Amino acid sequence: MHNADLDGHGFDQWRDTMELADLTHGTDARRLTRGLEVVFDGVSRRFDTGTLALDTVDLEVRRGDFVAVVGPSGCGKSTLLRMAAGLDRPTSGSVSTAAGSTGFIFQEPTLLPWRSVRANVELSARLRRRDRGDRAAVRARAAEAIAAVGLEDFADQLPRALSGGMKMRVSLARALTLAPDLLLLDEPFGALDEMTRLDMQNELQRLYAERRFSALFITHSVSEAVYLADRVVVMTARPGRIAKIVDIGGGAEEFAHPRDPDIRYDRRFTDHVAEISALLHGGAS
Ligand SMILES: Nc1ncnc2c1ncn2[C@@H]1O[C@H](COP(=O)(O)OP(=O)(O)OP(=O)(O)O)[C@@H](O)[C@H]1O
Repeated sequence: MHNADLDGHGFDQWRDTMELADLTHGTDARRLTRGLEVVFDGVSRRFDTGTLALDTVDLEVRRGDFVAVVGPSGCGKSTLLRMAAGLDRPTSGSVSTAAGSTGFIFQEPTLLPWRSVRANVELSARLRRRDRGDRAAVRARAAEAIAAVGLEDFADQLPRALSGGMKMRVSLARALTLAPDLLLLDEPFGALDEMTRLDMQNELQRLYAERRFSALFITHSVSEAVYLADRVVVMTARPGRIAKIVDIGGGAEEFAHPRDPDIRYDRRFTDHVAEISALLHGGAS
């Protein structure tokens, strides 16, 4: 590992991503009711600086659920996600997860610039405990993940030859090699242009419909949250509390996954967007 070479390439995030492959939450799993993936129970987090980031958050993510979190900047969304990954701990309350494997996707794809797409993805595949030391299994798993995100033709390219959207696809592929029960996404599409962002939403939608991992997805885009999620958690300004959890689609068939991109023009969709925007902005959307 050339750690020094990673300066400026989001080493901390990269390391977190890699360390996650090694997390197991088996002991927590026994404490969870069947069908639950992550439970935040009265979670508060105060940092050493005195900042109270989260205040008494109760949230259940059911297995196979797609939950989006929206809220003002600094309300503790990333802190919540880091706790779900076991990368941070509450000052009071508890976080339990049943997930055997967890993938974490950040806004920055944090690819190793000197490694090809394939080598980046294989690096992650290698960290999967079950396949450790089995080169053929690692190769096959990486190739499958690269194909799943449509990057077969770019497998031998270096990251610098890829567009922003393609780099994000690599990041997704890397997480998929872990066969995650739980996918944690921290504003993954925030840095992409609008067209690419819509593309990536569809890509994620398709992968979710196929693989049915549980997802906890942070975004600043209300329409992105409504398009992707079964439930949208709306948070207050810091200290972050849950203002409301909005059920999307009310069980209507059109809201089953994968959703048609045109669902965005459906009245129920626009009503959800209006309601959530009003909650966030404390008035008209
Ligand atoms: N390690 C830390 N030490 C001290 N304060 C922290 C630390 N991490 C986060 N905070 C503070 O906790 C609060 C919540 O941060 P967090 O990153 O979770 O918010 P966020 O909702 O994800 O923000 P954004 O939407 O801007 O990304 C912020 O005020 C932040 O400054």
